[in-house]
Amino acid sequence: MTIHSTSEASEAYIALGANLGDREGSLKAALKRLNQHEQIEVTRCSHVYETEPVGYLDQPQFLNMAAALRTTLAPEALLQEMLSIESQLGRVRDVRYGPRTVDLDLLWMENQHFDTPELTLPHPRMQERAFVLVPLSDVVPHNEESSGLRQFITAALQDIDGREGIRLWTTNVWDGGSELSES
Ligand SMILES: Nc1ncnc2c1ncn2[C@@H]1O[C@H](COP(=O)(O)OP(=O)(O)OP(=O)(O)O)[C@@H](O)[C@H]1O
Ligand SMILES: Nc1nc2c(c(=O)[nH]1)N=C(CO)CN2
Repeated sequence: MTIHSTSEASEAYIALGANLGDREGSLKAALKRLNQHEQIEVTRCSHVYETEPVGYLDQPQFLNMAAALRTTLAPEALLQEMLSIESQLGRVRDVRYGPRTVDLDLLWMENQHFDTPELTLPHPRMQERAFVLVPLSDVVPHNEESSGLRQFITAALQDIDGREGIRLWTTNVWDGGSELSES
């Protein structure tokens, strides 16, 4: 039996990326839809960065960002909601690592470890991706509860040696959900 909800809210971190169409509009729309779910609250957002494509190089530059959520959804149910929002916003899956209107990855969730094809947690490729680590570093606090994740990010950023191919695009894409348009 799959558990869809928990009585206590957990912290989760997600990565967002877009490199087709109105990239900033797609990121905003995804955040707005997540926040509209009654069991999800978007609590903090990173800056938005423009990044060189990694993996599959012959594609447009991405906008990437990260967000912190509080949710009473179980991890599988949160991922299902994220995949559903990707489809609603026009994501088509064809080329692996290829272009997409919006990509939502579940990076880390409080006290949760999974290792199935449908869900691996923490995300198995996050430590090798500056386009994930740099924005994630904006939203993970420097307090004791998050210290494991903070140390993980610091060590991973040292290993991959930096921020090459990553430029600040904008600092305020999210205003808490009140006035966001999906233009
Ligand atoms: N932590 C996770 N976050 C998002 N998807 C995951 C995760 N773990 C496993 N998956 C599975 O990965 C599948 C493919 O995801 P997706 O198409 O976004 O991959 P990708 O963005 O091309 O590559 P990558 O997974 O390296 O970012 C999803 O259908 C999902 O079930
Ligand atoms: N810069 C950048 N490159 C990528 C990205 C992404 O979000 N940003 N996503 C990919 C598939 O997960 C593959 N390559």
